[in-house]
Amino acid sequence: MATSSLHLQYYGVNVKPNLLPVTLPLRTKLFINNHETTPSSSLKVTCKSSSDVLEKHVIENGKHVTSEDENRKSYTCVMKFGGSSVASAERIMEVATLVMSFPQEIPIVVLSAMGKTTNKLLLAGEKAVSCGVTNVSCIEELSFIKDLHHRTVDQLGVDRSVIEKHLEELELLLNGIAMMKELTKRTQDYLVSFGECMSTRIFAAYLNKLGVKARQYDAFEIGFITTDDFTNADILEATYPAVAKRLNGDWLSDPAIAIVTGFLGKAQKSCAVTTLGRGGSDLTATTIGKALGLPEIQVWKDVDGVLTCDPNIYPKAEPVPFLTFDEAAELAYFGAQVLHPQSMRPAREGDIPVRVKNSYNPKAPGTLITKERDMSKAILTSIVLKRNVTMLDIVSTRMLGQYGFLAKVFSIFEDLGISVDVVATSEVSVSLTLDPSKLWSRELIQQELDHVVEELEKIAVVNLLQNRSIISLIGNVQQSSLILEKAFCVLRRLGVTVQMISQGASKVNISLVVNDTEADECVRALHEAFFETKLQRDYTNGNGYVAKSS
Ligand SMILES: Nc1ncnc2c1ncn2[C@@H]1O[C@H](COP(=O)(O)OP(=O)(O)O)[C@@H](O)[C@H]1O
Ligand SMILES: N[C@@H](CC(=O)OP(=O)(O)O)C(=O)O
Repeated sequence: MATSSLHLQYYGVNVKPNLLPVTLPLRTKLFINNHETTPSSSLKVTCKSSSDVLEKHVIENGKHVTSEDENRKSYTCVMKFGGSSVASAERIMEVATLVMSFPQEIPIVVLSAMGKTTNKLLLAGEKAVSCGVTNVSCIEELSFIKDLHHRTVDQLGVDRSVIEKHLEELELLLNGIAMMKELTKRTQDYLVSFGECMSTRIFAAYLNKLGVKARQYDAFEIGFITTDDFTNADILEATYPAVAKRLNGDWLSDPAIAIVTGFLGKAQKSCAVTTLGRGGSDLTATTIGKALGLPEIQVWKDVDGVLTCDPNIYPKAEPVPFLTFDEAAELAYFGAQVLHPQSMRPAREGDIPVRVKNSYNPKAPGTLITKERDMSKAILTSIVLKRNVTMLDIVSTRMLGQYGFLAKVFSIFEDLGISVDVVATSEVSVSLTLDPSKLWSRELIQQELDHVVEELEKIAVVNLLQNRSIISLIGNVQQSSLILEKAFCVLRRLGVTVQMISQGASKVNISLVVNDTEADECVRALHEAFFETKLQRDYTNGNGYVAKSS
């Protein structure tokens, strides 16, 4: 069959033919065999898409009547954009251009709430509890959210009606909270869901306005089924087939870019809206990737990928080009804000590569996260800091050789529902850290800590140490002697005493516990030593590895 090449340009951006809208908007340029053609003409074109799929397009009187792939396939990737990527009308325009600039991709777009909307919603909820019903409309955060969303739709030229109902309902909800003088976790989840519900509606409306067919979805309506653990719900297995059925089914009957709310789900038992924990849109993206068996998951951030450390602690942090799922999961779990701690699980299970990219700098290669990578030259990948950690030293009061001690200690944590991060043990003693900041809703308050100590004191002498930090060295644990030698050399120079050390079973992480007050300086010095100098073996003086300036 003779094929032609066909592509479109909106505002200079190439657009994939099978996303041709029904009505070709103004300023559209249509190219057939690289010759510009007037969109008003009537024509039939068979062309090959960049993924070699044959497509037929019929255009009559400037209207795109049909577009068919001879072997039409569905979505090709997930593109998740975080709050920083969609913080304003200007950013939304850039993201729309970005989405359209990959002609070979048919994306499912997952969006977070605009900018800091989630934080503002939470604050508004807290204020509503105590401000009284008559003062709800004066809550500063509510006005901020209204202004931001109104300004954004106005600047994008999208009708205000796309968000008006949500803004009205949001105010009603805050009134309800003010009346009840109570903000439960369940209500809190419903409250923050307004952020993602509005950003996705705005984005879909804007793409449609540009002439790129897009359909908005609320995750809680399309099969994201979770536990009833409000504020930190887990995605249940039933989600995968349900989401695949809905998105694939809709695509087949009416192809459109899908715009899905990140972060949200529907509780299995109560059917109420849930959230997946702060930063949960990453998990939404990887869940969709696994559900549809897509070739790639893209997570677009405001940094050039996963970096060698938190750039807020040390601005000289550099992008890490490759990571394994294990490394990324460990990094996220131990506090690197860049990825949601659970987000690697679906990607690993589906063996789907995750690419972390910068929406402010799309040309930067970013970080590619896969099952395996060449570790032969890898030493240290990234340094992660988790602050405000509580450490417990627990020494058995029984004699040496007492069995069941560890089991008893851990059963106490299990009974109290407290998770333990880092552990170092001997036969009669155990040191461990508890994470008060892991769950945004469940702070380990002093009363709860006292209760833990009280229980443990029935079998052990307990020393509670607060204001500690975990520094996690993520890397090639085959090189652990080298990593430790170098790390301790740096820490000794700084005069820092390491209070606990643990090498995780995942074999990609060595964790060191230090005082909070010393932590930032340690990270900076470790970064300098590992990433800004060259490691060289110095056999001559028997010193082992030494750092030499590169
Ligand atoms: N190791 C790290 N690599 C990259 N970014 C990090 C790291 N540690 C902390 N961050 C912070 O994470 C931020 C990106 O995560 P997040 O704010 O959740 O993005 P988004 O809202 O775009 O999803 C960065 O701006 C950076 O400040
Ligand atoms: N908006 C939610 C979910 C999320 O994933 O956001 P971000 O992608 O901006 O981290 C939050 O702030 O937690």
